Order: sequence, then structure tokens, then C-alpha cells
Amino acid sequence: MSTRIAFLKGHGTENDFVIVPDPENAVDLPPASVAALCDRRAGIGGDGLLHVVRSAAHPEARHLAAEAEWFMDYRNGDGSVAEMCGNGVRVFARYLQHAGYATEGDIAIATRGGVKAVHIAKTVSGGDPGAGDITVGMGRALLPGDGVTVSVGGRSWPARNVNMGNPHAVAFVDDLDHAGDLFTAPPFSPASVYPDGVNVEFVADRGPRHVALRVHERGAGETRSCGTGACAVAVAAARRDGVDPRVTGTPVTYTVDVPGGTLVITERPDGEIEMTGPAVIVAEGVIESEWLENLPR
Ligand SMILES: N[C@@H](CCC[C@H](N)C(=O)O)C(=O)O
Repeated sequence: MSTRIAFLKGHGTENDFVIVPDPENAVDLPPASVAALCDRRAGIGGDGLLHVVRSAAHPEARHLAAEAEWFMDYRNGDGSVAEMCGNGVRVFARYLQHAGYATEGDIAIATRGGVKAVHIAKTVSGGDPGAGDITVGMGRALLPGDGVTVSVGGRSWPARNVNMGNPHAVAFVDDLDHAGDLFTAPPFSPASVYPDGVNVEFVADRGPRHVALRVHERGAGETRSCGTGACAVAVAAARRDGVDPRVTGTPVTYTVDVPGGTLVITERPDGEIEMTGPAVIVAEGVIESEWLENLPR
């Protein structure tokens, strides 16, 4: 018997997601189904998929159920699993608000990268509902010393290794066009630094504590934004600029322009990073379960 599977479509600074609400974890979503749903021609289309599950109903999140009712089971557009998605957490929170599971204020959301504290700001009457009004506590960045070299089209750059729960290589460039078309993942060496692959950010300066990035995401290709990437970039830029709030005791804020908008990243004296940006629900519908069930596996 076929069942009706609801979906929504949302984005955060144009990093877009298929959202599948599934509180009791009843929908089977093998990698091939996720890739088909995220396909922009034959499916719904998205950089990734947000599987919305009650923590208590998911084996990977059951132990977090007392801290966070909801688990973001995030998948990349190619069907692979990732530890964290910064834009995804904001869109996930917006979905919970949209569905009546959350209200303006604070909510905790479980992810594979731990429980994230999210604040949904009060909507200004008559204001843009997609405005940059969701703040996520993204945790601390790890900066293992081992950097890599990233190459594109005959040019190479040293890149900073930053872990935001998921891996990033941050390369500062004079011109974002030097990153090329980013149709394929930029080669890096040594390969041993990122055995599970990496998200690569190319960063150019725009002004004091203001940078712009382009990103090639692991499992998705070039995207219009990456929240964890923007955090990695802000921390790498701060260290390059000789700024470390853990030493000075003063928070530091970077504005990070992405092709799909702007994210504001603050690192506090305790090393905790906060990201603020928009999240928008754009559509909702029903997946043809017959199509989903009959996909080649
Ligand atoms: N777009 C995301 C990151 C999604 C996961 C990433 N592609 C990975 O494989 O680590 C974000 O906004 O952080």
C-alpha cells in the first residue's frame, strides 16, 4: 500500500534543502532515495535533505532526547551523511516553527555534531519573514595544525584546516574567480589530512572583518552558501588577522558574504561561535511514494 510522504522545500542564504518531516522515523531514506529527491531535474532539488525526526525515535539521537526533542538527520545531496549543516539547522528550526513544534525564542536541536542551541528572533510585524533572524550556537572550531594545499587551474594556495564538526579547508585568494567553475572538487594534498573528504572554501577580503566566500561542498558541489563553512572562514580570517577572542577576552564578529546572501559570525572569549542568518520555507507538497519506492537501488 502506498503512503503519502509530505515534504517541504526551504533555504538559508540559498543553501537549499528538501525537508522530510518524519517524527517517528518511519520513512526509509537510503542514499539513492535522498539523491533522487535532491536531483534538480528528476526530483525536487536541493543541496541536501533535512530528515526531521524525534530524537527518541532515532538510534543516533536517542541518548540526546532529554536535551533536544528533535534530531536533524542531515544528508548531503548525493545521499551521504554529514556531521553538521549550519544553514540546515536554521532551516530546520524554521520548519519546527512553521509546523507549530517551536515558537520564537530558544530551542535545542540535536545533530550528529552535538546539541545546538538555536534562537528564533521575534518576527517584526510587516517585516521580511526570511530575514536574518535565527542564531545558532555552532560550538567551538578546532584548528589542527596540519594544513593542506588546494589547487585550481594551475594555481595553488595553502589552506587552513578547520573542523566545525565537519571538515573544512579554507584558502585565501586574491579573486574569487580564481576558484574556477567548481564543477568538480578542488584537488588538495596531502590527501591523508581529510580521509573522509572535505568542504573547500575560497575566501577574498571585502573590508575590515568582512570577507566573501565561494564553497565546494563535500557531497553537494558548489553551493550558494555553507553555514559551517562561513564559521570556519571567520575563525581562519580572525587568526590570519592576529585576532583571538580567547586571548583578548573580547568577542569578534566577521561578516561573511556568500553567493546567496550574508551570514554574521561571532566568536566569543570562550571560543563558542554564533552564526546568525535567514531561513525560509518556500513550498510544501507530497512525494509520489510509488516513484520513491520504485527507484533503482
Ligand atoms: N551546507 C552545510 C554543510 C553541509 C555538510 C557538508 N556538505 C559536509 O559534507 O560536511 C552548512 O551550511 O554547513
